[in-house]
Amino acid sequence: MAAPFDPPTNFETKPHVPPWVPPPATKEPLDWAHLRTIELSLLDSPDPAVVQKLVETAKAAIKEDGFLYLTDYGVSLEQLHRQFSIAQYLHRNISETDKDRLHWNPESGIYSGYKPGFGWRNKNGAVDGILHFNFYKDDFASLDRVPTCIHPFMDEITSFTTYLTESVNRRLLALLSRVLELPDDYLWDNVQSHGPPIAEGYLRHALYLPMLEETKQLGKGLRMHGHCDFGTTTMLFSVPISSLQIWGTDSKWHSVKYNPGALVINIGETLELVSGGHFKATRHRVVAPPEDQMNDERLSIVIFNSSIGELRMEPAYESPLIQREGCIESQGAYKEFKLIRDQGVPVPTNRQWREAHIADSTHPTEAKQHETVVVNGIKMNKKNYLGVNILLPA
Ligand SMILES: O=C(O)CCC(=O)C(=O)O
Ligand SMILES: [Fe+2]
Repeated sequence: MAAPFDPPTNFETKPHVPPWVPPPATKEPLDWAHLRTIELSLLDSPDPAVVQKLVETAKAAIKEDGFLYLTDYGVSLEQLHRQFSIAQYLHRNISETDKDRLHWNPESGIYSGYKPGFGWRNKNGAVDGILHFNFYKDDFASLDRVPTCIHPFMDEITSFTTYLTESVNRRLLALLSRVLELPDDYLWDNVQSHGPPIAEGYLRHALYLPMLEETKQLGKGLRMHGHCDFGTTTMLFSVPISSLQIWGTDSKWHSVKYNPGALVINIGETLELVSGGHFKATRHRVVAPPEDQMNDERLSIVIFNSSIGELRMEPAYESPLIQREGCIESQGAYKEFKLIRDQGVPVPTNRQWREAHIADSTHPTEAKQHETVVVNGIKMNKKNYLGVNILLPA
């Protein structure tokens, strides 16, 4: 049985952190995505039939949706809300000096540090109202690299992140390894980068401020372009503000419903590649919330789990599933990487791949946008990183 999260509780020795109060969920009838739910504790069930059913649900979810809800993973709602309170505290209390001192530089291929609400470049662009603090392993290693106001809480942030990566993600990867009919630690040992608390990935405390009219006009209501994440798994803690949308097999955007306490898991491109296209890195985007949430702040905590940077991803040919059914070449990064491989050209390493994405990220408010093409009546952004083509719904 996996141990539950057991964070430091020395609150009385620390500054008071006002509790985060989740804003009400929307009452509007949005076009919801119907995501499957994986109750992670069931992986420890002594009944093999229960575990088998869990593997089958996971298989359907990652083949068809690329997204799933993860529940009962070992963190209580109260513990989770404490982390949201700390993230809110960070954004309310970070000093102007720290914003300058810790200013991010995405052109370096790493998001580490403070993102002010002005676009996705080092130099400020138009107002987008999206604030981040991104914690990479070096930021966890040195107090100098995080805002002074959260120094007293780094023990809690670190233990939370470590639990999510070393316990929750490891168990999730065990489940996904089973879908590939491989040993439990296959993806953990061979693909996932290691080292607590965050390995080669990062933790994000994000605050989306209500959108200004000017931002809405410039970005046509989009807050983040349609994209796939490049890592292994992304762990988005479900939030009440309904801005996240995923691209369905019906070629339409569907909103992800608030599921208090659940993790919204999304499969990154590395897992699409290693699974020979059996797992789907699903396109998703962030849009203006519905009318009844237009004036609310959207606080979000995300853990981006990352693959081993030096690896050039190949399908796991030893997987009985891949041996039996072959690879699935219909779409996405898997298909594009295969085209490169077939020409005898080495595919990018995981580090090259992720750094190229980050260095080139743009916000919908920016004047410089990617080339767009229309495919089957659908407008797509077209990019090319390191010789690999990418086509994503805009
Ligand atoms: O804020 C969200 O819900 C999603 C963010 C996201 O997709 C990303 O940063 O990759
Ligand atoms: Fe994403």
